[in-house]
Amino acid sequence: MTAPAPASFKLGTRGSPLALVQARLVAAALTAAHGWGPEVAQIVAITTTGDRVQDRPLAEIGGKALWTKELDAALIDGRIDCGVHSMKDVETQLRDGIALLAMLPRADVRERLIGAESIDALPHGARVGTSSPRRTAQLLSLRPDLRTETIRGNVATRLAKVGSGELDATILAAAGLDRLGYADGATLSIDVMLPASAQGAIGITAREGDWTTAPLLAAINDINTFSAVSLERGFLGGLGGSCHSPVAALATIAGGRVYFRAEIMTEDGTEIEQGGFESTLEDAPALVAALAADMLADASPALRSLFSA
Ligand SMILES: NCc1[nH]cc(CCC(=O)O)c1CC(=O)O
Repeated sequence: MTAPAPASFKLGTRGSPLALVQARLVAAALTAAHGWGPEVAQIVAITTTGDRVQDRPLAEIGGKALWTKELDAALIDGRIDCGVHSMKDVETQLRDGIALLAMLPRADVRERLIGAESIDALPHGARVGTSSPRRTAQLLSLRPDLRTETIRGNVATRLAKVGSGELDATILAAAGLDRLGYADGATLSIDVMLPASAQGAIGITAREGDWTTAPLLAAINDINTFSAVSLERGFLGGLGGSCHSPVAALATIAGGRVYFRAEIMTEDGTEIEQGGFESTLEDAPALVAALAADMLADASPALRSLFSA
């Protein structure tokens, strides 16, 4: 509050409806925290590779930083002051020169099923659209009769395919549906479907060493979200897998303790390795690394091979 308000503060984001809503949440948080006028926080929409290439599954496009590369470049060039991201889509290893500085309080971490009241209630052989290897594996482990189909596109496009009957059901993150104002669907307990690491968290990046921006972002950081998501990302890093590998991980922090659960699985759902622990915050990073190593050691060679770079 003591620093004078900048004339403008540019928030870079993808241009999808969900990304824009999330960027507005960050803009509102910054504006409130620093007492800025309504003209200061400005949203700059930037198209990423992941947005441009809609006709192929993500895993096939390959390459790194599908959702972040263009935003990182805009940061480095000084076209934007910070980048707003769904943490779920941010690589474990950030590009040089980019720092992750803050996260908003996490939303609902759970998955939501659209098209049926529960996974058990889906008709035999139902067609379920998802482009996530994790969701595919988890669904098939519960219901091997289901037919999973790859779908791409934004949340509205995916919902429309269920609405039109092209698909019987789909699974999306409750966080995204809630932020976009979609009330339909059955929220799945984390015991039925453990979410992706970092699901429901919005993160904010900036140029490393930008000491003007860092304190502005620190003021809106939710420390428990940052710690939990960092642990989940640490688990991914410990596995050595890409964000396209079938992994679920969730850290919950309550009363100064960490409750951590994770799964790694083959995409056909025939093998799911589960693990977890409860610890102090201080012990958690080392336990996360040990858990990743233990789960890989217990996995079959086929499952383990999904995580060797
Ligand atoms: N992979 C796309 C993506 N990235 C973040 C979200 C939802 C919002 C969130 O998890 O914070 C979604 C859509 C979905 O999985 O339903």
